[in-house]
Order: sequence, then structure tokens, then C-alpha cells
Amino acid sequence: MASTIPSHALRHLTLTRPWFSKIRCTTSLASSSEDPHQIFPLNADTGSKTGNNSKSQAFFPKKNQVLELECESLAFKGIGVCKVADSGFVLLCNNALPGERFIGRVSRKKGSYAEVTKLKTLSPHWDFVDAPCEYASYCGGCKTQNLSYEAQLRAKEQQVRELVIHVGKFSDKTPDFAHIMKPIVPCDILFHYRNKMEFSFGSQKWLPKELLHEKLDGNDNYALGLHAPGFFDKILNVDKCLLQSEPANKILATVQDSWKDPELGLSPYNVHSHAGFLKHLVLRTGRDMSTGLPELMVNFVTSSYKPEMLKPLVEKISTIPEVVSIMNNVTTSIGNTSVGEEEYTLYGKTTITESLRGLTFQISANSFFQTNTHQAEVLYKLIEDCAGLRGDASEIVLDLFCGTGTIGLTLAKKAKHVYGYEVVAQAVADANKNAKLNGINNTTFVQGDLNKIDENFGKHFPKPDIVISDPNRPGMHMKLIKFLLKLKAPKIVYVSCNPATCARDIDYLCHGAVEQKIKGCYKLRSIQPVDMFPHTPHIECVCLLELC
Ligand SMILES: C[S@@+](CC[C@H](N)C(=O)[O-])C[C@H]1O[C@@H](n2cnc3c(N)ncnc32)[C@H](O)[C@@H]1O
Repeated sequence: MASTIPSHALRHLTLTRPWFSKIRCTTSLASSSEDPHQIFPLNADTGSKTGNNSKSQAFFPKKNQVLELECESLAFKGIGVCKVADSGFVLLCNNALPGERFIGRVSRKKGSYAEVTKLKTLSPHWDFVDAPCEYASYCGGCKTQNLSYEAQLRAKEQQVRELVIHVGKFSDKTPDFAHIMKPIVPCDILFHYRNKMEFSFGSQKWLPKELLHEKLDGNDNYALGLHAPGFFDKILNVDKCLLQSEPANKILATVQDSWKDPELGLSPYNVHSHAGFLKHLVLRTGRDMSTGLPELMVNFVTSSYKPEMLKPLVEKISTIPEVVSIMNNVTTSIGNTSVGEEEYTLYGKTTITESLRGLTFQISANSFFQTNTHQAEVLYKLIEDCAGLRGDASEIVLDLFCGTGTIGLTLAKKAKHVYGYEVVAQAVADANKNAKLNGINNTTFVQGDLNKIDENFGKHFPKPDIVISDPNRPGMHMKLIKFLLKLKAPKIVYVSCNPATCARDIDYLCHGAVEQKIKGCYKLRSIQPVDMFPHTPHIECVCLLELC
């Protein structure tokens, strides 16, 4: 029989019971004690209250209670989900991985769930692997580097499946569900896959708990790296990032080597006082189309235009053979943006190039481009397959949220005409430039806010045969859903980077919603998760909907 343990004994905790790795009910159940300083360990055999043979009551944890928990799965943003066995009450813990047993403190209680802060891991998760990156336990970017890649894929696939069932309201009991829900497409490059990384300069270096006693003054407290999770003002100093290309790491190391040199007089921007010069270092990797070798753009984002201050860094970086462009975006905004009000060229070209599905794209400092080029090839091929264009140049494609036009342009060769809509004017200009660059003249890209469409939307293009919709995380606005339900295009290919809003939107398109006064008229043919970003919580999905 397990007993409750006072939290001061936490460091000496020895566990005598075997681990129950196969159980689904995962949360320790509380004794009837109100003492928040007790740890309530797991009783997996029965799911009943520990130390109590009587039938359990539903358990709802209290704030500050210390619990022994087991993580069951990963939810949105890679947050670990634990559940109370009998009540199903959900506890969410950042940095907990499926199968991991840990001690956690309830830090926040909401209506239907609570948040838990992990205090100590008791036993690691089922698929533990050593993280190759030295910053993996601190940096919020690669939350799942400690999970084997197979387990990462399983967790992502399960997340999409549950969202399709619970939010999308598609039953997994129907015979066609197995055909609709496709297995996740893995990414076969697990590191160095990102073509863009944004690092921040800061005046407050983030330190792990064990080093907090170290007093850092002045330049020693400066950092260049990634925001520590949960801190807008603290920067985890990094010398390299395993997600970006090797030449990008060379540039980062060169900047790290010299930017704090007092002789240069460079200061990081302070987000509290708004003083300081250096804000961000953005590194983009493209490809030289003639040699196929990497070419890089370095973008210094600063609070003012002082090229003479950057000169020593520019001189050093420009000796790296892969560097073909050094830009300076100047922003006076006190926000975290890296998009400047003004842009200056400090060295070389103003753009780098990359190719996607046989087309060439010019990428400027601020233009959007899929950040994993290799997997974007895979994603776009899936989109092309779902679109299923006949190839006789007879069909009209509507490319919603078209960005720099990459999807529409890859489809244009088989279509009669592609109409693209996008809110960012610069992206629309890039889309038109990219069309020209690739000799494509059957595309029209229009700037417009798809959250603000009115009854005139749709009057400026013929009825499409295929709609591609690739919104950002919030998904589609109800106005756009209503428009699509009225438009009744034979096919919609919905590309999403947020499976939760994707499930919501396909529910609207397929099942309708009484409260929104909409009637669904589409059938979900397939939903294909794609892993674009190994070790991170992000999941991409390509869904095919056909008119009923
Ligand atoms: C996920 S990206 C997709 C870009 C493009 N389809 C691609 O694959 O490169 C979403 C795009 O939607 C645009 N966007 C966001 N909100 C929008 C809105 N309300 N109206 C139009 N476009 C919007 C963003 O600027 C961004 O370019």
C-alpha cells in the first residue's frame, strides 16, 4: 500500500512499487488529506485512492498539491497530458513526455483542467534517447529531442487522430475512417533542416537553476540566442543550433566570438529600458542555383541605422564563403518584430535563392518561405496529388493564404489560371516576382484580408475547380467558411499548421453548425499529417474535401 510522502522528503524518494508502464490511467490519486505538501502516488492497479480500499471518489486536484504523475500523451504545443483515472480530470505539464513518471506541483487550476510544474522525474519515458543538443533541456524549441523519432511521430499522429475525432466529430467507428486518416509522413532529415533561424540579442542571460547563484555583470550578462521558455526578457545563450545549416552555425559562432568585445561598443537591446542597439540576428540558408551549394543571408535587426558599428562584424562574416548577403533591418518598434521599417544592404545581394518543385524562388530578408525546404518538397507533392489537376490547363485554382505564391505557382503549370489571396503586401509582390522569374503568366495574386471579406469577394475570379486553403494557426474565419460553403467548389485542399483549428474548420465544412447557421456540404476524403519539424511540437496536415 502506498503512502503519502511529505514534499521535504522529495529528494530522498525511493520507490518500492514496480512501474506500471502499460496502464492508461496515469495520475496518482489523492488521499482525503487536505495537506497540499503531500505527494499522492500512483495506484495503478485499481485506480482507486491510495491508502484507501474504499471505492474512489472523483479526484480534482487543488492548487499547490504535489502529485505523482505519469504522462499519457502529448497535446497541442507538445504539452504532456496526464489524466486522473476515474474522473478523467486532465493535468497538463510542459516538458513531460509520454510514459514519463514524475512529481509535479499543481501550479494553476482552470475549470476542466489544471497545469502542473514538473519538480522531479521519477522514471523516464518509454522511448528515451539522449538529446544530441546540449541546450535541449532548457531551450523551448526542441521539446521532444529526448523522445525517439518513432515515438515523436506516434505522438503527433495520435494528436491529429484525437482532434479529428473529438473536435472534427468524425467517428473512428465508421469503416472508412481508417482510409481517411493517413499515417504521418516522417521527415527523413532530422537535424539541420531549418533554412531560417532568428536569434535574439539580450542584456539578461538566462541561467539554469544550478547556476543562478553566479553573479554576472555587464557584458557577461549579455546573451545571443533563443528566448528561454516563458521569458520575454531572458535569452538562453547558444553557440550553435542543430536545426540550422552548418554554414549558419559558422556565422553564429563568428558573431558570438566578437560581438561582446568592449572595443566594438555594441550593446544588446534591452526590452525593459528600450535602450541598446542589437535586436536580432536572422540567418537564412538558400541554394546557389548554378552550383547547388548553400548560400546564406545574414540579417542584423537593429534599433537604429549605424552601419559603422556593424562594420567589424560585417568584415568578419563576409569572409565566410557561403555568405552572399548581409542585410540590416532597422526597427524602432518596442515589440519583438524583426521586420524593419527600413532595410539596408551591408554586403552582397539583397536576396538569396531556393528551388521548390522545380521552380526558383528569390527570398528577401522578410519574405515568407517554407522553413524546411526538403520537407516542403514532400508537402507540396502531397498537395499536388490531392489537387489532382487533370493537366489539360482547363481548371481554375483559388489559392487562399497564398503567401509568396509557392503552392499556386507549383500548380500553375497544370491549371488554366491560379488566383491567390494574401494579406501581406510584400508577400504578394514576391509572388508576382516569383511568377515572372519562372516564366509563369497564368497567375493573379491579390492583396486582401480574408478575415474581412464581404459579399463582393468572389466576383473577381471565376468559380474555382479547386480551392487550396493554407491559413496560419488561427485557421479560417467564419466569413470565409460561409463563403466556401456558398461557393461549392468541387474540391478543397486544406493545408494546416494547426490540427486543432483544422479539425474545427473541416467539421464546419463537412457537418455544418446550427449555432453558426451553416450546413456542411463536403465529405472528408483524407487527412494526411506531415512532420515538417522533427523534435518540435509542430504538425502540418493536408486534408482533401470533396463536394457531396
Ligand atoms: C501558413 S502561411 C502559408 C503561405 C503559403 N501558402 C506557403 O505555403 O508558403 C499563411 C499565410 O496566410 C497569410 N495570412 C494570415 N492571415 C491572413 C488573412 N487574414 N488574410 C489573408 N492572408 C492571411 C500569412 O501572411 C501567410 O502568408
